[in-house]
Amino acid sequence: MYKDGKSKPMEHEMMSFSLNVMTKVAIGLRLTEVDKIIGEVPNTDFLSLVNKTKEVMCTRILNPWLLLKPIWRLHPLSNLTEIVSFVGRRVVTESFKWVGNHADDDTRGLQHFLQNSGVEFDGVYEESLTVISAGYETTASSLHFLLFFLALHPNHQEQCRQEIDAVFEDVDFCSNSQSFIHYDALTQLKHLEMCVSETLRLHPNAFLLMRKIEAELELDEDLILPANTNVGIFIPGIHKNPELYPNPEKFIPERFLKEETSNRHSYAYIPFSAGPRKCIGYKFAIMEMMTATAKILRHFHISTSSKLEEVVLLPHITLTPEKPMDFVLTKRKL
Ligand code: HEM
Repeated sequence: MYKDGKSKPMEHEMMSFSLNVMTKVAIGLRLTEVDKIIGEVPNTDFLSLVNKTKEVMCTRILNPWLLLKPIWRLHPLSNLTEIVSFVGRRVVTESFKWVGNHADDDTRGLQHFLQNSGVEFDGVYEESLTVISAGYETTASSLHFLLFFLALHPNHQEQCRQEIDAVFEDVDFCSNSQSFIHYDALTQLKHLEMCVSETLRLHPNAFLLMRKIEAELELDEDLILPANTNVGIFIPGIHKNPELYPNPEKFIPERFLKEETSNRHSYAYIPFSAGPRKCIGYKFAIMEMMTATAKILRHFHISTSSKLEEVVLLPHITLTPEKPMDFVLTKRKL
């Protein structure tokens, strides 16, 4: 994966790590097992297929005439929709059998619970793909940026590392000092959790929430939105409001100390949305990011030659860097 002290992008590793977590959670299978199932489809692996699906969605959103089926059929990417549906159905069908043959707690995904609750195949298929698509790239991109901010701010990286070392060296938290990390241990990583929050403030990758308002909404004396208006809520506009966050472009994790958050409106921070449609996976995503970062910082120092001001973000459904950032990982002596 890496050469000690050599500069390297880590986007691919973050993507495959996060997709592996999501396939395991949703259908009980690791990415390598999913790839084995779809092995018969030429030149296809699940990660590329999922990424291609995003390309299809972006192409159609940015060129709305492609939403018309007769025109879309002429587009070179159009056959991908059928491939995705074929592969997705095949993977879920096979995972039913696979999990049936390996039915211990460790191999159970969401699909297993839906199946046992009597949900039909189509329902299981849809829910599994929803969870994979909602949870995979959002978390991968957030983790990518968390590592980037920690690489840009060695002081915060070191503060996180001190907490992480304390946890890894405590037998109550880690059964084996190098790898397994207990759930309770994550609650000790206070600075790391604040770094996660600050990353999601600066880089809320699911950046636009769409709603249709049911009733008239008065924003100002002369600004009234009629009922049924479609509204886009641009999250960076809130997260970078200097009245809420002084020096909004600066990475300051201490903004998330309890005494600071209790003075802010609860909707001043909404990387996972809010209300009844708030992300169902938000706690899971935070735990996943903290676990991965704890393991990386335990074994490596990370730095970067990329500059924040040079990172160009494209609004490709989620905020996506035009080019991945470079990282240098240097092995620690433990
Ligand atoms: C850092 C990572 C994540 C971010 C930033 C994020 C963000 C969001 C946001 C903003 C929404 C609300 C969309 C809206 O209100 O219109 C949402 C919904 C959702 N998220 Fe997440 N999410 C993340 C990770 C996850 C994970 C790990 C899972 C699954 C375990 C997940 C599953 C979902 C689902 C199922 C929905 C609901 C979709 C729907 O209502 O149709 N998310 N997420």
